[in-house]
Amino acid sequence: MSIALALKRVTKRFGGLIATDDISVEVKKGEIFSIIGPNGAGKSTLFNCISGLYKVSQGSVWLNGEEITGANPHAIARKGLSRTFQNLELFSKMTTMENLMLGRHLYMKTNFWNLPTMLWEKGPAAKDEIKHREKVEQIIDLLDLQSVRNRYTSQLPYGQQKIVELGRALAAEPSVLLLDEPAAGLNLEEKDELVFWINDIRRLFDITILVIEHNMGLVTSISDRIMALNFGRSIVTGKPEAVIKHPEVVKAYLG
Ligand SMILES: Nc1ncnc2c1ncn2[C@@H]1O[C@H](COP(=O)(O)OP(=O)(O)OP(=O)(O)O)[C@@H](O)[C@H]1O
Repeated sequence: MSIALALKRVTKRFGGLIATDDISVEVKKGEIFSIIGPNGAGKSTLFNCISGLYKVSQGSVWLNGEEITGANPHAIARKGLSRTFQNLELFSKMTTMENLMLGRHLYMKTNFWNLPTMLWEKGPAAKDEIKHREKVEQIIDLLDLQSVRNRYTSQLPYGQQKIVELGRALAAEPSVLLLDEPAAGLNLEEKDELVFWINDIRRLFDITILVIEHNMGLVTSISDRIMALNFGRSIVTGKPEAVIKHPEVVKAYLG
């Protein structure tokens, strides 16, 4: 069994506040692993510690067996970690296609901003771009974004914007994908679609997925395992049925 992501005694303090407190966990390759907990429990902080946006105060983070503690977000992304954000982080004045191409920038030899001109050249830069476009086309097909490929993302319904953000994260061909509240703001139909995409992504790609999510129905239907946090501490980690029945989890949510 190989481990895609390991947290070893990760603690993050903000002044006197302990946002995540001594968290250890090993997420297996190919697993869908969710993190639940009430507002302020430390879920996003943990994602930020993994992706390098925050430096951990104590402990270490390991990606595919390599320590990434203290590395910057760009370096961690290049090692195979990709994420979406709680609040959409799309470029609204760009089209779906352009936003997805941004997901490829890690691999590009040329500067993204030069890309439009590359189309008219016959050199290696143009070939490079064709390769990246092919990858993006696969994602457009997979996530059913054909009809909106040339639309500005700001003109799309919120649910579709979330799917574009998911596509951009996938375009980077991550080995580990972090999804921060992917279902927030989605209607019932869009939530069902999201479950479908997440299962499809897992089936088609060799990928490990971590999800922060408040929607219990969604979490229990997609997750192999769940970790519940409260006040920065891990209460329990295990199979969905066991975690949602755990007395401290029930208390944390009802309280
Ligand atoms: N940059 C920061 N500076 C100071 N305090 C922070 C910072 N980021 C998070 N915190 C604090 O850390 C604690 C955990 O916050 P975090 O956002 O990780 O919780 P969460 O479980 O993701 O909550 P939510 O479900 O509301 O998104 C909170 O008390 C929050 O105010």
